[in-house]
Amino acid sequence: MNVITTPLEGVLVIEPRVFGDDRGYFFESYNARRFKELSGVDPVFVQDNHSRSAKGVLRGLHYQIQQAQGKLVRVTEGAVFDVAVDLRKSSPTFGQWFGIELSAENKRQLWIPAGFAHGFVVTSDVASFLYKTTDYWAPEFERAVLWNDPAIGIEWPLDGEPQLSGKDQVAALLADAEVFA
Ligand SMILES: Cc1cn([C@H]2C[C@H](O)[C@@H](COP(=O)(O)OP(=O)(O)O[C@H]3O[C@H](C)C(=O)[C@H](O)[C@H]3O)O2)c(=O)[nH]c1=O
Repeated sequence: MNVITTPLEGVLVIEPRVFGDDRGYFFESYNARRFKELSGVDPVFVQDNHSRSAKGVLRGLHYQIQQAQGKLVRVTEGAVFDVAVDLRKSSPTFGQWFGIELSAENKRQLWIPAGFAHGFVVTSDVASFLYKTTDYWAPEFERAVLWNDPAIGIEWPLDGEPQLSGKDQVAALLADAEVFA
């Protein structure tokens, strides 16, 4: 397992060790001891989520302003472009984004601590997106920042307009969003 830092302090790329043989492959998709050893982070996950979407679906940019969730995300079918945005006002990278392709093929994962907005766009015909969270879903605390806010300037790999949920179509601009200390 490799843990790779990103320009956003705290956001980490995880590359699991994959054991292939003539039957197929095996890899540990999560190991708390190894994760802590290599990342210094010791999250307690309380929820596993799974969403499946077609090409061009964009889910995000979401976060919970209270009961903020750390997320360990991965793709088991297809591919997505996954993005974290720093919403920590005191951070030198406040408002900056980091994006990476996560796919069933590259088996990469992204660790997104509390304090970040998160979203992804599906780049394959279909994608299954699985993730663990460090706090429970709390709809009353859910917030969203607009996927194409020019103040953030995410370079989404899109063929045309994305498919958004109603709430994502009317998400807040960063300048108007509730953010973290
Ligand atoms: C997030 C969540 C949703 N739901 C229910 C609520 C709705 O009836 C349905 C779809 O919810 P939503 O449209 O908010 O799903 P996404 O747009 O995929 O939301 C997620 O998108 C981005 C990528 C994130 O990082 C968050 O985990 C999360 O906000 O599932 C639940 O029952 N539990 C949950 O934890």
